[in-house]
Amino acid sequence: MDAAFQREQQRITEVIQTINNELQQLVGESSQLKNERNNIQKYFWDEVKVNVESFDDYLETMIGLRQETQALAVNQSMHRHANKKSSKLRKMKDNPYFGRIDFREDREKTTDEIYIGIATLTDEANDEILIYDWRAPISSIYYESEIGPTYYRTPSHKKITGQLEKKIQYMIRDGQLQTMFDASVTIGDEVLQQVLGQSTDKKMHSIVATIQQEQNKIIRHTGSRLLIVHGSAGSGKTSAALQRVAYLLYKYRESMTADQIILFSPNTMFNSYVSNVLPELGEENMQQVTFQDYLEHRLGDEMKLENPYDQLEFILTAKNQEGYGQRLQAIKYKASPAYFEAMERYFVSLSEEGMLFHDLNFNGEVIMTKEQLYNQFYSENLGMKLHNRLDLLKESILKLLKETEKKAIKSDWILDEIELISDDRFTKIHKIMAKKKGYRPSEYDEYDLTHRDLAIYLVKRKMNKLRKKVNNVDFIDSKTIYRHLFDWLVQDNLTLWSEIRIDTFRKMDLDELYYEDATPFLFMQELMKGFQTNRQIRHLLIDEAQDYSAFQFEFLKRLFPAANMTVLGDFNQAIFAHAKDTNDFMSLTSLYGEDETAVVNIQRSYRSTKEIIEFTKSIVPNGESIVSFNRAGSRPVVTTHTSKKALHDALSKQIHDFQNHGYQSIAVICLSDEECVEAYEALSNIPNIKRVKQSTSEYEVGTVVIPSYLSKGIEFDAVIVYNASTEVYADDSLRKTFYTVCTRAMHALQIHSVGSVTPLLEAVPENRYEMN
Ligand SMILES: Nc1ncnc2c1ncn2[C@@H]1O[C@H](COP(=O)(O)OP(=O)(O)OP(=O)(O)O)[C@@H](O)[C@H]1O
Repeated sequence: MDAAFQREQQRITEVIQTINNELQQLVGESSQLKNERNNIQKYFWDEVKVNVESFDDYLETMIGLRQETQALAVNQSMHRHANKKSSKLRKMKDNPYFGRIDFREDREKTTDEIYIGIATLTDEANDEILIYDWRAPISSIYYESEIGPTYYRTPSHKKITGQLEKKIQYMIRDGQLQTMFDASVTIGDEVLQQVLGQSTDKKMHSIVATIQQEQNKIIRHTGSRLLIVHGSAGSGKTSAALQRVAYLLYKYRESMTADQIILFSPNTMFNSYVSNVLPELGEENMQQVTFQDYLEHRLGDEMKLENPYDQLEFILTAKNQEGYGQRLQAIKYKASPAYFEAMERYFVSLSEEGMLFHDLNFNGEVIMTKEQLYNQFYSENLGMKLHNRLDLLKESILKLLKETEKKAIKSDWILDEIELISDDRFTKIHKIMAKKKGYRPSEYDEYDLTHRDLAIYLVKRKMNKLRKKVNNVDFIDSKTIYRHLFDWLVQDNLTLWSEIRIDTFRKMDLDELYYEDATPFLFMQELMKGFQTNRQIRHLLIDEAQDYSAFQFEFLKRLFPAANMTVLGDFNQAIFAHAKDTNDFMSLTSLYGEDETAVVNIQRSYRSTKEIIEFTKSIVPNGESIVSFNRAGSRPVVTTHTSKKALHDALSKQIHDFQNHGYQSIAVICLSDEECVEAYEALSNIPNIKRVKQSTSEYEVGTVVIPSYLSKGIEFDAVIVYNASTEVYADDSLRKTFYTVCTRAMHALQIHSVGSVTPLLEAVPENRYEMN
């Protein structure tokens, strides 16, 4: 062991000692805070004398109350802070840091040794920073700079220049230094080799120790409202997005919390797959949702919404069904900017005519007909914006409801209802009304429920539903207005328009909506009523963004007007029918304008071995620009079989071999769920094999059978493509799907086919795979 190594080990031991001391101190502080809290709670009512006889007494009571609740809030906040700190320290105890830079500031004589870990650690006694947080401004040098002159910027943007003299990377396990490398040029090729070469355990991990320069740009970007990241499969887009969340939480720690950040992810299983990364860094997870969750939340009560994966399953399996071509056209058109613009024009036309309403019914009688609503809407306030006009109409309806209520209170039918009221109900109403009038429970008996009170109560209750409907502007007939859009839109260039129209109506007749209609429908509703907004959210991250339509982006922008957006995607993995023909995010620039948009392209791919990347990159037309990380493995193997039986026998053996090899996550990837059913049944003899379905919410390590579209975003030690035959992967429409499934493999890729292999392989040079 050389002297430098020994010196480093000595330092690690000392740092761990400091961490242990701090942890001990925090345990003490925590228990003191707990005692304090218990005391506050115990003596709360002793400290606060409730007396409201005079105004002064009332004021004193309120002040006392406020002081005690404030003391409780301060205590809780200190407790939370102490807990967060000890959780970080516990994470650092065995592996306190991973890197060091030796930086000499210009005009300084001494060089500072800056050690970098997941959080800052200070030696209070000597006023020395023992570890810098990886997100601290000076730590950017570790990720960005090569040996020589360099700089970093302070939070106030001051440029600090100096010399980077050394960059070192450490691997520490259980407090013992395993190895240290000179990382002068790139961070840890050796460490990366080790990390990437490992068999995957359950979930995705943080990559802070080995963030690459181009990824660092994404993580620390703050210059524009919209950041677009286009990167090849396995280039670390999701990883960078999650470290970016951690970075934002650090940089804006005074003003931003994890619940002000939302990650839009492709499915619920993906949420579980990435859920460990932020906690590993000692941060709370951001909110995670799917776009479908949001649509369900907004429209689920009104209609049954098709799931995006059901749409995909149809596209993948129903090629021979009648109406297939027309559905495909509809999906593409309904997600296009052309449809978006058409809808905006249609919306403008509604100012003149075309708004439709529901009759307003109360107690079985129409109190205002749809025609009356129409006439009123198109005769008043014509110069105003449509949703302001709707607001005014709403106000006038609410007035009408009040008058209707007044009349109803005196009507004969309410007298009849009062006559029929049961004793139980009467008692209940008596209590409610007494409470409303300010009586205490002990005084309920004193309250005399009059006939009039009863009538008011019953009428108001009856009116509630209608009032709610009016307040939500649900008196407009959105469904018919959406249908009329199809009549209004005479599509010259869509050959199957009339069939598309009929099919959409047929679905809507069942109170259902195709996935491709859900966002446009909601968008139109929002245009009319005014957009619901959420100003709490400060940052939005959209992963697998190639699958989002122009509508969805526009929608998210309007829904979260105070948020910045990070959009990450790869058009080579655009597997949804509407997104297949698009190759870039250019149309997104118009969202916030060019000045507010930054674009980063990343081409280096880390997930797979060099051999797998060389193979997969030739599947897609522009793939040659993808750069593989230099990690060696075996070439992918393509095997053809003469029958399904032979395929299944071979797969059983293959899975067995992979398991013996020590691979922990093995995926048999089928094109569709329909194919999964077949594969799962045939492979059911394999112990613990699982079928991943749309409803699967937990990512579990092991051997799985999974449809292509659910494998997106995740990775496996070994991938077996179930049946890449000419029949299944028949043509170019599945090129991106084929690329996506093959790029899920980290260490081994086996492609099988029954009969001749897919023509998509013709693009791959023969020396990039083995053929059996
Ligand atoms: N700098 C890095 N250090 C260590 N591992 C990395 C690094 N960058 C990426 N990886 C690893 O590479 C794999 C792929 O990363 P990730 O899933 O983030 O890529 P992606 O671009 O989102 O992929 P895809 O588009 O195919 O879903 C992960 O296992 C991740 O941990």
